[in-house]
Amino acid sequence: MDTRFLGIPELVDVPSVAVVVDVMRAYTVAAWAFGQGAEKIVLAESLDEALALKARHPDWMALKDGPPAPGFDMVNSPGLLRSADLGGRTVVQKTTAGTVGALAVKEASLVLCAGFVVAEATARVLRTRESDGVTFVVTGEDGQADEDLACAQYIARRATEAATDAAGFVRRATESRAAAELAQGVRRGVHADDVALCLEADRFPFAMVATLEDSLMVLRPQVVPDLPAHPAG
Ligand SMILES: O=C(O)[C@H](CS(=O)(=O)O)OP(=O)(O)O
Ligand SMILES: [Mg+2]
Repeated sequence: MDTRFLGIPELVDVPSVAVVVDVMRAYTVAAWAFGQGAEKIVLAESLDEALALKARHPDWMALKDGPPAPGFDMVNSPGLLRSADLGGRTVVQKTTAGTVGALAVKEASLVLCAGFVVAEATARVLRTRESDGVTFVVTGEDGQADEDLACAQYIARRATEAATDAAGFVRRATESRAAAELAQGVRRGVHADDVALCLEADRFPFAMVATLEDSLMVLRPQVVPDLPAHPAG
């Protein structure tokens, strides 16, 4: 499998298969939203678009990163989101890096969005598909965010070597600038458990696939057969 690891500004062509990685925190949050029963997540281009979608669909839940803001129901925090009942709901998500990365590759034939919590399921989709070339979009810090790069490298390795251990990759994410900023309160809209929740490998037994639906980029879970669900906790 040919792999390349690119930051968002480096995306100049349309990849065939793209894995968009945002560990802290967009795609950990998205996975928790599905874990809490959400049906789908619409990835918004802007805060204004998120609010316009919410105005058109008052039953949708609008979510942004940073501090809480008028018109939004939730912030981009797995620790805060894990107690929400999202059964059957549509979530609209807009964040600084994660959602931007997926929208940058929306023309790709397959777009997977990932963090450690769905790493094995994502690797299994790549294995099953026997993709020749995979572009990993390292969304944080213009491709330099080590939590995203470590997770991307873990998924890439696991797609070809199923026995690859997560520990060394998770350790790099633990030591990343994003982890420190979340722990130190530099970033807003944070729960004390966020970093730990972002580092939990294979918490969920599904991959997350984004497709264009009526010109909106929509993320849905794709359950991977024979992947045991993590014990509830
Ligand atoms: O919510 C996040 O962790 C970040 C934004 S910030 O750095 O906290 O302001 O967004 P993401 O797109 O999930 O990396
Ligand atoms: Mg991030």
